[in-house]
Amino acid sequence: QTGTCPAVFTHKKGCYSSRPASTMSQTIKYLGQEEAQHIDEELFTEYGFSVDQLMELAGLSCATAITRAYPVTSLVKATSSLLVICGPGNNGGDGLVCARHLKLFGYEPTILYPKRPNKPLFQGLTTQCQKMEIPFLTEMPEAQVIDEAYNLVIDAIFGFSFKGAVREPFGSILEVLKKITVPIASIDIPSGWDVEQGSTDGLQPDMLISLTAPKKSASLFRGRYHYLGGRFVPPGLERKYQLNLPQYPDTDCVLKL
Ligand SMILES: NC(=O)C1=CN([C@@H]2O[C@H](COP(=O)(O)OP(=O)(O)OC[C@H]3O[C@@H](n4cnc5c(N)ncnc54)[C@H](OP(=O)(O)O)[C@@H]3O)[C@@H](O)[C@H]2O)[C@@H](O)CC1
Ligand SMILES: [K+]
Repeated sequence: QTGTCPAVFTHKKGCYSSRPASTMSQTIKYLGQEEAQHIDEELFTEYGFSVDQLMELAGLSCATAITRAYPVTSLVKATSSLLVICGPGNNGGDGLVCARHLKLFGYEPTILYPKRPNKPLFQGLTTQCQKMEIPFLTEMPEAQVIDEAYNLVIDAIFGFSFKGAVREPFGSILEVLKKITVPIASIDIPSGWDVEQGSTDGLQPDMLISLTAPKKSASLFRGRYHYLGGRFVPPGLERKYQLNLPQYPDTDCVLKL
């Protein structure tokens, strides 16, 4: 079962309806956890994509959206420092890609990657970040240190496959993140939130970048910036799941919701 959200968009150009564009609107679908996983699986099995391809586009979308919301010139600290925290799955992979692009966009990211999967994809992404001269931390700093050292924290810990009670070391990391005052930008889901139900005492990120389509918990997001990224959905998949995606402007890979 899936839901819809209050966000309303003008229908895409070239629509079959004869109604004027101003009266044509539809709501973007907010996905349940299983539906998000099915879409992900179909992109690889039916539509011929590879994980690293979509991860590159997802991570690039995140870096682009972050650059829109927090331009280098708007940062308050002396350096354009960012802390990117990566989890053990593909959400963490998006974080590594995002960090690499942010470095190319003029930021100074630092990565915390405490649980690294033993797979060539993640090893390659880690090497790429190291070769981009992005430092890796060996442990999670205290909240006060983060507030002093970084302009923004990028949360790439858990995405749509998160389930159950948070296991270590991520429980302690999330506890620190709840105490910081610098803004948090969450990739796909605020980490620790139930994918559908959200969380009453969890992270309250300032930014959320929903990939492919927002997940149900995104309707509870109260931060300033909600972006959609991951402009790679083939029309057949969009139709099958009735995603009702808004039209991305021009060649942009992100859209502010
Ligand atoms: N199609 C798309 O839209 C695309 C999606 N993409 C991205 O992929 C993301 C989904 O990635 P995903 O499926 O790898 O899972 P993800 O959410 O990163 O986490 C799984 C890891 O977390 C762990 N874990 C779980 N629960 C836990 C707990 N309670 N406490 C502690 N650990 C827990 C779990 O560990 P395990 O169960 O193996 O011990 C596993 O290692 C998606 O959100 C988006 O960002 C793009 O890259 C490409 C296109
Ligand atoms: K996340």
